[in-house]
Amino acid sequence: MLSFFSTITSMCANFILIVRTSRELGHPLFALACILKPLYDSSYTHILWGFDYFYHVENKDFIHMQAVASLTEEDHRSEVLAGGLSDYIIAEYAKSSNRVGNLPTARPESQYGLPSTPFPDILSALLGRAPIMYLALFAIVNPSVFSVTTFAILQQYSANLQLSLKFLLNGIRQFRHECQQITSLYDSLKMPAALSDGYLAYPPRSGSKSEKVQSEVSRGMSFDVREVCFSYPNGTSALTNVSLSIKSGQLVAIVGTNGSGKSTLMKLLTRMVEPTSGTILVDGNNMADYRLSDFRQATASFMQDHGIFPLSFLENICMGNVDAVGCDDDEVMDAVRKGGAEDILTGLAEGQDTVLGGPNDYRFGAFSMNEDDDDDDDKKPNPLLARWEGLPQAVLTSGGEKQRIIAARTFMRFNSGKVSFVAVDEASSAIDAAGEMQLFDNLIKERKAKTLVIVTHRFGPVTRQADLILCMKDGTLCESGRHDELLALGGEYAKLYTIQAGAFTTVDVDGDSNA
Ligand SMILES: Nc1ncnc2c1ncn2[C@@H]1O[C@H](COP(=O)(O)OP(=O)(O)OP(=O)(O)O)[C@@H](O)[C@H]1O
Repeated sequence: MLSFFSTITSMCANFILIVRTSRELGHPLFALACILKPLYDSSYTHILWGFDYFYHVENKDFIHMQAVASLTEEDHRSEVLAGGLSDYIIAEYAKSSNRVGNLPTARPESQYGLPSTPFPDILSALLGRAPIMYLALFAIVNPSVFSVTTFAILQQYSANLQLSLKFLLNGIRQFRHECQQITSLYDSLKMPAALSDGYLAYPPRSGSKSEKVQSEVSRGMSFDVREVCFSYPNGTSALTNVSLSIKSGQLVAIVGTNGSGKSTLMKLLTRMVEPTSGTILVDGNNMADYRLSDFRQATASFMQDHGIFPLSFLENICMGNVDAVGCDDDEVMDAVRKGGAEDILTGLAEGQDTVLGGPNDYRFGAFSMNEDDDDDDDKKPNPLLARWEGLPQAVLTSGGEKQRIIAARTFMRFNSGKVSFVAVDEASSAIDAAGEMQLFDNLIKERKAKTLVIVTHRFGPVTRQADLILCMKDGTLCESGRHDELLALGGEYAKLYTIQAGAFTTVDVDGDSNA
């Protein structure tokens, strides 16, 4: 900032001196000659402005590099953290970047501004000499007016002015860039503080626990939630004094009305956030004492905010278990089948190598749809439009297809053999009823040696089979137990169940109701 302002001061001083001297000499145009070069240099890099144009990127390594980089953005943050994918992302970025090599990767607009012939550079150099040429010319014509000293002083001033004007124009660009960076830095400061890492290995090494505890752990993760409260950074209190216990290998359903705290409870169980107060024990130890990377490896989460990565279908599935990338096709196909994504794969033009969501992200068009015809008022379509529309189309997925692919990714994660806790939060809401039932069936079948916790709004096979139902209301755990027990209790669960069951009750012409 200081150098920015000192450049402005020095530029103004030089400019005033040059204007005054050139007016005294009767040559005001000299001042103009001094600023020609910086003005020309700063303008020719933007010559694309005002033209109709579009660009698209075809280099697969570049697209992959950008796609991998985009996984660090907010949209994918929770899944990348939950899946412990950071190391894989860094390694993949380095690989793609090496393959891209020295190819220029700046935005096409700025690359277009780079001169393809030496003439702009020659013109720039000539304009740089304009002040001295101007002086030389008039010194020859009027030798009495120009002393050698005047000549040397003016040459020095003009060089200084050109230099400071160039710094100033670059500085303005840099200043705008830094302002943007500062804004994003402040945005990132609003993010919740990072979780502290623990020191205990998960699962605990054999010999470190009693035999009974060891055998419990091998059946799945257990949780003991003790008087946990949680408030979001904006002050919203989402959970108040929640205490519950989930045993190893249990199938648990979390139910409740919107905003009752189900997802927040799931975020706590998957350690995406820390309790504001209270403790959560996992297999008898404070959850925060486990090494985060171990805990993440032992957890498979399938959440409503998870999305499709802008990568190939295959990589989208393999992100569930990055160690399997490029390994066993059968494993991938098995996960695809269990997630119900086979039909999606069959429909993809390039099979499992089809990039999902791309390549639309790597193209940009700046042209009007119509061209003005000067002869009459008719407008004809811009010829660029047909070429733009002829580019390969992005492979988009519907909400249900997206969830099936993410489900397949979750099943792929099971293949790591390290998962002992599966967290599913309303992640199948867009899948049709038969598909959802099949998916839950597959999850329940695959839950051997895993604790499976499912947040659901639909009362059905999951709630009937659940070993434990946690019914949430207004941020508290209002009831817990099995389906029959809770129905018999006649409280919140029974009320929600009856409302949903009522939707499937028909009233016949005699007024009898039949489920
Ligand atoms: N990121 C957030 N920032 C602030 N408040 C939040 C945030 N997420 C949730 N809340 C608030 O916390 C409370 C509990 O939300 P939560 O998402 O846990 O409920 P839920 O039972 O999962 O709801 P739904 O059934 O609609 O998914 C709500 O009042 C909600 O508005």
